[in-house]
Amino acid sequence: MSEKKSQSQTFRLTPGGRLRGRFRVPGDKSVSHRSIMLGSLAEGETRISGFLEGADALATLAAFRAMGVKISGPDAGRVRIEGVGMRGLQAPTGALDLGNSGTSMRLLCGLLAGQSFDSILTGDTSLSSRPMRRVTEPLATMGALIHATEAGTAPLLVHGGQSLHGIRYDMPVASAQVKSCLLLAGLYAAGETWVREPAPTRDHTERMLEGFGYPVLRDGGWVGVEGGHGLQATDIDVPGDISSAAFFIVGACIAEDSEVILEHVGINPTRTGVLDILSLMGADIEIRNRREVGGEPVADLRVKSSHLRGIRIPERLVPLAIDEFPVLFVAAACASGTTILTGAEELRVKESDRIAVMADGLRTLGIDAEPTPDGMVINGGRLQGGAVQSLGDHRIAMAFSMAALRASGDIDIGDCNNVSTSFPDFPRLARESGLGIHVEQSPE
Ligand SMILES: O=C(O)C1=C[C@@H](OP(=O)(O)O)[C@@H](O)[C@H](O)C1
Ligand SMILES: C=C(OP(=O)(O)O)C(=O)O
Repeated sequence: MSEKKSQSQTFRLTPGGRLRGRFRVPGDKSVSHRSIMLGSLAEGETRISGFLEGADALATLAAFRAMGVKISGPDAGRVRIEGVGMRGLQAPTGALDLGNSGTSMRLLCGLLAGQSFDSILTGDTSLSSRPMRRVTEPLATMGALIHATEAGTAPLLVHGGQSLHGIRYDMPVASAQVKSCLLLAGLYAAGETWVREPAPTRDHTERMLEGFGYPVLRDGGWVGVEGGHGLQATDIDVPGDISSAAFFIVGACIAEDSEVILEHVGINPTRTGVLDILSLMGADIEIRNRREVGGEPVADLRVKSSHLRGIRIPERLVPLAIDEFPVLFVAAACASGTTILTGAEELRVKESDRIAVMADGLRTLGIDAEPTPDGMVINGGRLQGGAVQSLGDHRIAMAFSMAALRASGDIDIGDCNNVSTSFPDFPRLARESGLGIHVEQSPE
């Protein structure tokens, strides 16, 4: 998707500043994807508010439109879906282009394995290099027929018309995408499909299935579904994305004289590792006005400047903060002492190799950052200016933007177009809250 754009964006940041303000970050990306998927398969009309109008969630929305689902919006975060029922999707006329979005591809792969028609899933260069065997292999044991490249990557050809049967699968990787993929395939499988994760991961699929009236089975560490039940349309209020809030949370921690209040942020306990890690580092974060909205816990977060200390990050928190490590590395660079991350090899197979790309950029900015196979060792220090690359990875672009708050010189960040996948409004919100950020367009 980003590759079709003829302009390449560079973020140019002036150093220093403080963060101030009270605002709401855009809707949760994981919840937005799932609201389109389950709303499309439900009986009746689903109304969504707070939907993330970012390219990733829009790719999921476009895929369901291409399969015959009538979806209106998004209009200021409002989407209406006329659900077609579990068997109502139609064969798309072309390939489903999922752009930069791993969540779309892995979840759809499971859902489409149970359909009566064939489909082809494609993506951009980054998505086409991400590992898909983690979903195609367990799906094959359920009876699915899926062709990938020899390297186990997209494009994926999903052959419909197979009869799926339930499995019990002990997942080798802690991945909500794998878990969700198998549960979605399980909706179409004979019998029960059970999965067990090596460590808890985000549980939005399970919560939302229950919100749509689909029974979810639990037994110790196992979670499962029985095929053949139906989904009833419901209204969904998507909370603010804690993964987007994380940039402002870290920004307010590291910048002097800062205070932000982030309203209506999703604080599902399977997503709040970033708050736990920052609190261990000494951050001043107050969780206010806790409430529950449509099956997901939500709160307002007040964050003030603080003196962060380096820590050894507990491995159990890694899956609960998996998308927040780029900005947590920036927090570690600004902390006193050493921060050690282990058990996070998954960071190497995200939109970029987030260990390598962040270590390179932090070193350019004068920080002693040592990448390891499954993490990083960062000695806090003084950030200087410099030109860093995001390699088309949205979270890296936004993480280095926040580093400018503590840098001694300008920071230029290349290849920032994909910030629009998860947080299209980031430059404006960042500028309004105090960051010296300018977006420069140049021909690719
Ligand atoms: O299920 C989801 O919505 C997601 C799961 C995570 O991926 P993995 O399951 O690959 O860890 C996360 O990194 C991604 O941004 C969204
Ligand atoms: C890893 C991410 O997303 P996805 O896997 O959906 O591309 C992310 O948003 O950080």
